[in-house]
Amino acid sequence: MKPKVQPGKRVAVLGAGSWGTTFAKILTDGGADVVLWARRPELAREITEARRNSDYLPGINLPVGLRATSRLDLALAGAEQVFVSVPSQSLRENLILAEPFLEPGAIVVSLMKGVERGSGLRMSQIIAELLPIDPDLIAAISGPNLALEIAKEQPTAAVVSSNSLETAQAVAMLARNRYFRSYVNTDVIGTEFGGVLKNLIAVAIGIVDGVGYGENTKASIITRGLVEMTDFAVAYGAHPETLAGLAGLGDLIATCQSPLSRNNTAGRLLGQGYGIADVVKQMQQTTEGLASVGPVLELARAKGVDMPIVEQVRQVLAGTLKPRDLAPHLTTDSAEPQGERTIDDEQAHGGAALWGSVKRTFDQLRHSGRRPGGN
Ligand SMILES: NC(=O)c1ccc[n+]([C@@H]2O[C@H](COP(=O)([O-])OP(=O)(O)OC[C@H]3O[C@@H](n4cnc5c(N)ncnc54)[C@H](O)[C@@H]3O)[C@@H](O)[C@H]2O)c1
Ligand SMILES: O=P(O)(O)OC[C@H](O)CO
Repeated sequence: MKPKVQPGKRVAVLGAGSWGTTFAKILTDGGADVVLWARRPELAREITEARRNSDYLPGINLPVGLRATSRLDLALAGAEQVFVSVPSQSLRENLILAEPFLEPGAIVVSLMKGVERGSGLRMSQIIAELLPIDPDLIAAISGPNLALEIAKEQPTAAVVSSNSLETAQAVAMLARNRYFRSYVNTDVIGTEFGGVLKNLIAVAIGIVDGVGYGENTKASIITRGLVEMTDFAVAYGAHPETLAGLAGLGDLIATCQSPLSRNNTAGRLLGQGYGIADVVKQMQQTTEGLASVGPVLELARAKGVDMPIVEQVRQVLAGTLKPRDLAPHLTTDSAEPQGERTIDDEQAHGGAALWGSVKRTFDQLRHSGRRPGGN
């Protein structure tokens, strides 16, 4: 007699682009019973019948057992966990459509790496605002996760974050298989901002790469970019260690190094002299960094955080800074020598956020009217 196969936990993935489809594969390969929601019925058919998503994951065979539908009610019926992977700027409208079909007690997980224009909200904040669910049932996943590499089953790690460790663990138990491992943390702010901010630094790296600058310039931007990311996230309550982890440094390395990254690619086109309108036209897929620059700089200003690299990305996008002038601020800013770190080891272990804000206030007073390190 054949052993009885236990049916996996029923989960839904909303959004059948490159990351939603890849994540549906991760979960299916981990044993879950997955239904993937695609907006277009023809894409849902291709995924279910041909086991392909040829537009987003060319050459990838999707696992047997993964089903797709263009009906949200069918995707969400019975789903204990719901993973959302639509472009950040469309999350609000999609949650409004999904809300009537959500199972009571379902965990909702953001796979996205953006902030909403206008509100500046992180994705988990929009989920909390729109859905009538216990905030402890909300999670976010981030890390060095270039979809196509994972779809090819190359070993990769990510971090699942939730205010509730129990929720993070429940999600991590499903989001794991022979090629994918999920760690957990409870620093949702740091985990989500890590994913948002590394996109902006990856655009900067793309720009200097397109200009033709070499490894020193890129390493300098990556390292100073990580300082900007950490200062920003800590000012909003993140733990600095999160930014040194998979969702910060890990993702920064992957995104800044890889030609698969859309943010990096968009930057490279800008660096090669294309205008923003042409770049947007050429990018077939979601490029979150281009939409996040404005809201991130507004959030930075609100906390008095200085982000010279992100500010220069904004200027290149606006056409007010030549791409080749992006990096020289590293050599020309501020006559006085600046400390390399904004938080030292002692401060990082206790009171880091407080120290960060004291230091920023002090810097603002010291430079009274002139933004420290600004142009
Ligand atoms: N691709 C990756 O490697 C990767 C990895 C980690 C995280 N992410 C994040 O995942 C999110 C989704 O990115 P992606 O790479 O899957 O993008 P994508 O461009 O590959 O796919 C986006 C999907 O959303 C659909 N879509 C577009 N507008 C929509 C709308 N208004 N409503 C519903 N669906 C809409 C598209 O048809 C497509 O199926 C982004 O926040 C991205 O930063 C991507
Ligand atoms: O292609 P990108 O630039 O959106 O990056 C994809 C993932 O976020 C990498 O972790």
